[in-house]
Amino acid sequence: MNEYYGATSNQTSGLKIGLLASNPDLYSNRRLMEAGEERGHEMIFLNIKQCYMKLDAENPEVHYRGGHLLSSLDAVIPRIKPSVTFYGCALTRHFESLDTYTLNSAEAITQSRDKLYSLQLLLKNGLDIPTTGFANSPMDTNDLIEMVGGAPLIVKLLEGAQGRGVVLAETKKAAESVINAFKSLRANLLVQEFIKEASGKDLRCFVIDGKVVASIERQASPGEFRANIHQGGTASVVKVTAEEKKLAIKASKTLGLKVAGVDIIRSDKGPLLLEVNSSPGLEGIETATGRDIAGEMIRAIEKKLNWKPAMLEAVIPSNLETEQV
Ligand SMILES: Nc1ncnc2c1ncn2[C@@H]1O[C@H](COP(=O)(O)OP(=O)(O)OP(=O)(O)O)[C@@H](O)[C@H]1O
Ligand SMILES: [Mg+2]
Ligand SMILES: [Mg+2]
Repeated sequence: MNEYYGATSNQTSGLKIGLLASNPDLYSNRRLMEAGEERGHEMIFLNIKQCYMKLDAENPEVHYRGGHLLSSLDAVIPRIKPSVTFYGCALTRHFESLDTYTLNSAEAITQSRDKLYSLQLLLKNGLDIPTTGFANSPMDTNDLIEMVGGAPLIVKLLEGAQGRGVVLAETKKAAESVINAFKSLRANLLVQEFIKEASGKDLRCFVIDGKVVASIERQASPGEFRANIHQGGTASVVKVTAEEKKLAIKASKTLGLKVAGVDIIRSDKGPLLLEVNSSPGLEGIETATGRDIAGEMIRAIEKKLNWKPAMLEAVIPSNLETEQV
């Protein structure tokens, strides 16, 4: 794997791009390394846990395992898994202080990881979500249930991921038990109206730089309501409506994310936002659509840094000429 082993000079005319992540063998990370290299960039895999930083007003630094100074990176792609949000965001912020461009800022990732805060921000900006309740005290469970229209309802752990912390309570009794059980474990949870008419389906819109580059519909496996691929959901290509596209783009903008996986559920009231992911997986969406999403992410960096491939420029016009003959 092309992990960082020491300071190298910038031998190519490509950019020097760090992939700040945890597992180099993950499909998404392999694809990003590959896509960057294909386009002539020097790709460096940076394991979040192996990076450390020097906080210094004049001379901030990021070092890598073994004492290597990470200097002159043009850009960093943060792919931060939920369990390392705190440290991963601190590192991303540090790269920003070194003037390294980060595809998704630390601030945007931090706020999108706070489910309650991001739902509040989305609502404030006029985006629709399923009716949701949140409380700290276990005293008013009944009213919380009433607030979202009674059972059946959804209970979500604020810290959950890949569908693991999402539960469907079919009856009021079940809802009370689940809410009180989670609360006795001191877990933060949301209570949400269950969108039954979605029939186990949801949409994942992949947004890069203010555009929906690909969308899939995910269908939960039989007997399951969660459409997450990790929960056995299957993905297929879908044509999303202009309204859904607008919703996805506005949600990414609201949270300040350059790259986002926006989950939308189709309800009788129209499309509703479920959540916005700052490190959306590439496997399901690339496989279903055949699109080169990793390449699109690299292109977003090139565009931001005003980088143009000198080689390609020379080749494309002559290709066009031969085609015209
Ligand atoms: N209110 C709801 N009504 C019906 N189905 C829902 C509702 N909320 C979630 N689901 C289903 O459960 C799945 C998981 O929910 P959600 O996306 O909120 O959690 P998650 O993927 O675990 O999120 P995170 O990654 O932030 O933990 C959704 O993709 C959707 O299929
Ligand atoms: Mg989700
Ligand atoms: Mg998620």
